[in-house]
Amino acid sequence: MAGQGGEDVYASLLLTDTYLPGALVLAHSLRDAGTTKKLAILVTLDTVSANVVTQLKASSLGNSPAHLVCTTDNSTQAVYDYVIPVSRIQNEHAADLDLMNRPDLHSAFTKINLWRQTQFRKIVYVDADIVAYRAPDELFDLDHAFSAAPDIGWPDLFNTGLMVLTPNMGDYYALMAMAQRGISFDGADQGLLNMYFKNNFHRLSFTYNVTPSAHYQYIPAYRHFQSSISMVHFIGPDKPWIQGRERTAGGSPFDQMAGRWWAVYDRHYRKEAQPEDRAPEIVQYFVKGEFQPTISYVVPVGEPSSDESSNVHGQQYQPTPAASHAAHHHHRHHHLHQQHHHAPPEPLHGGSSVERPLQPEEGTRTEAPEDQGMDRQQWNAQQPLQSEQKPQPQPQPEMAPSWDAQRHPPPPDSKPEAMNFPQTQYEMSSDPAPFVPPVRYPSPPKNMWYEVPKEPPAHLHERPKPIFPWETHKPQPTRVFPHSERSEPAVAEPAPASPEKPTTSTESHDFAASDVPETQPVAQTSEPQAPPGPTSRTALSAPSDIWSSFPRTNAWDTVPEINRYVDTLQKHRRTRSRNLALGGGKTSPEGLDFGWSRRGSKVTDFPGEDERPSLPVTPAPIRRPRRWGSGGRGAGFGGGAGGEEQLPAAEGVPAQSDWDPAAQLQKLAREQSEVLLQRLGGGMDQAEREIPSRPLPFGSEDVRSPTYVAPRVPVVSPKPVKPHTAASPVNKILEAAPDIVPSWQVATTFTAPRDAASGIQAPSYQGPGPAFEKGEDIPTHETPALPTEEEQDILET
Ligand SMILES: O=c1ccn([C@@H]2O[C@H](COP(=O)(O)OP(=O)(O)O[C@H]3O[C@H](CO)[C@@H](O)[C@H](O)[C@H]3O)[C@@H](O)[C@H]2O)c(=O)[nH]1
Ligand SMILES: [Mn+2]
Repeated sequence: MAGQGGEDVYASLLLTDTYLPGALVLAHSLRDAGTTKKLAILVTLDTVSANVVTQLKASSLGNSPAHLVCTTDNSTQAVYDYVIPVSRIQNEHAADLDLMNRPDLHSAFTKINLWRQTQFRKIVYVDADIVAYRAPDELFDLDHAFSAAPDIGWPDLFNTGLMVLTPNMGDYYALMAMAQRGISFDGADQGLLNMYFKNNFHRLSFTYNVTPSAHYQYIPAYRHFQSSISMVHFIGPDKPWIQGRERTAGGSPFDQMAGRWWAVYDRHYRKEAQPEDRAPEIVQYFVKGEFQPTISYVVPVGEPSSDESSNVHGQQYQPTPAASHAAHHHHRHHHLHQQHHHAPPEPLHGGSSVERPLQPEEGTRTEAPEDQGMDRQQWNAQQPLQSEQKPQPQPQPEMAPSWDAQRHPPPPDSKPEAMNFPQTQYEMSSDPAPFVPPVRYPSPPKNMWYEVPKEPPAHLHERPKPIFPWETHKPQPTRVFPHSERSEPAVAEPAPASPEKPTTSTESHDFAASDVPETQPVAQTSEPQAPPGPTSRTALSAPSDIWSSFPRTNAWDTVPEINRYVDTLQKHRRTRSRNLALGGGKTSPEGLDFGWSRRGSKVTDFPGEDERPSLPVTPAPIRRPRRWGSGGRGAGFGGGAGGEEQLPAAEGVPAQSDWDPAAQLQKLAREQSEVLLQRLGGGMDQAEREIPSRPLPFGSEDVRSPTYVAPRVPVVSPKPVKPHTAASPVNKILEAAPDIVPSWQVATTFTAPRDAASGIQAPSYQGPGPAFEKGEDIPTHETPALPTEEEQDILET
């Protein structure tokens, strides 16, 4: 079956004239790439005109640059070595072609004819819309009976644009049987051949059949494998010769590959590149934008054309009906060869009268077959392919002096566009004098700044006009902030006691004030609801009364039973922990645990100073037992704004003004030293018990509550157990700049470990601090952490 002794050929297929440029470019690309194999092309003679066939056989010498023509005998060489007429195999059940929008592929089954070309040993079939970057002659060495490359639309399938096959009649008949039944999932050869071979094919690399598309996604892969591409296949209806040269303008992979096609085309068929009469117009005729007839096709109507076949270079090309329709298909709606669509044939790039010399005469033999009640085959049979066909040229119109680029190709004698570009030539300076810079360059402008407007623009002050209903019917706010000039009747929010957030009050005030509209119709009706409290009504008048309006107790704080219980509990706890601290020199974790697990029921309940494992980072609220009646439970938030008398509700909380950090530190220092001295059992002499006064670490002096007014008290620092020399560099820095140490470090100073060697219990560096205030769990088993670098610096002073 397989022609064992036969030749190897590349074979292509031409079903219509319109693929002529593709078929020619393919052949040239293979030859230019230096293939050693012969080239064959299957042609359906009923649908391919003789002139086109002639082109396939034409000498490639005439239209190839001499150095590229691979001739062995120095004579002419045909573009295709073998032009093999085959019968067209149509799919009669080709509804699926419409799914692909390719009704023109109704005769793609004709490819089956390849398997009956048993005169060849092996065929590398190549679609006419493929251009070879290199000649893949190695494909002929494959042992497999059938090989093909994956299809980009469904890579499990193979694409039938490139196939390596061994001709044999067995496959041929089997395929024909399927074709006659229309067995093909796409209505064309690819569906049929994939159904026939299923998985019994040798899968070739994609590089043998790269199918670019305008929407190509995988550009990195293209870049990576670009250099290994053997052949590029322009699948789909947009062939390079149908899209035109401008399609290569972009830089996309598709454009680049189309550019390769055009390079081969230009090398062999571009008019400007060829000697006179050597660029066959018939090829240009099927290439968009290339057809520029140089002669008039003035043939009297009805008069038979003379000797067409000899005129192979196409001056008198008359397309076959099929070709004309093919052209029409490509230009219009892909309805080539459709039995029910036979508009008068039109040149490929119709629309211009210049391009219409070949329009057949109306009412003659080129009439659509259905008009005469014929089917296509009958009609084709009646149409002699070459003889009696009349060129139907029309007189070529005079070229208008001004060229309408939208309708006509450029005038034949026009020059390339860039000929008219202005030319500027620059020359190197020949002046030998060295460059001398000017004595001075102009000063930069001095008025280059932005003048910040003194007044912010007026519109920033104005409230925007209300738009939404909830803006005009806004309920009266129930809370305003104390310093509001508008003194809206509302319940005040307590000023923040924490010195860490001194600006909160002002910020909120601004926001709240601006948020209260001037006139508030709804507000009249809805009286602000003050929360229950002993003096809440007094808040309505003056900001000074604000504090008294806010309830500062918990509901259960007034239940005497609870208070009593908590008091006894805490008394017990205090004595216990004091005993532990002083007696054992060790803080029992159990003891702490005991005390802490029974924190009072008040939110503001803090452990006593004895109970605290160490000082919190922020100054602990001062215990002022008995002064407020229910002391002993420590303090919560210090009220700031209103003075002592205005805070009756916040029991146990001292006014901020009472909190003088300096004084407290001094007191603390004293207490600490006393404790120390006690612990040391009078190990130091009396002189050392005098705590010398020295300045506070910088930064700590001025830090106090925003409302603090008390006079400054000189601070006595704790007696260091291990005195340092005053020459410490850190000390010097501190003296020089006494206000850079943040306040919290004051506490750190006093909680620093003394001397590890002395075996004294070192207070922790990290008191519960904010965790206390938030009511979070505080670790009770404390391991004194090592001082940080910063702390170390201060400790060393
Ligand atoms: O009017 C036509 C149409 C097709 N052909 C020939 O038939 C081949 C297949 O048609 P083509 O337009 O190249 O099809 P593709 O766009 O490549 O579409 C895919 O689908 C086709 C039908 O299944 C397969 O034949 C192709 O290999 C496959 O790539 C062409 O290369 C030509 O050789 C013509 O000569 N004239
Ligand atoms: Mn193709």
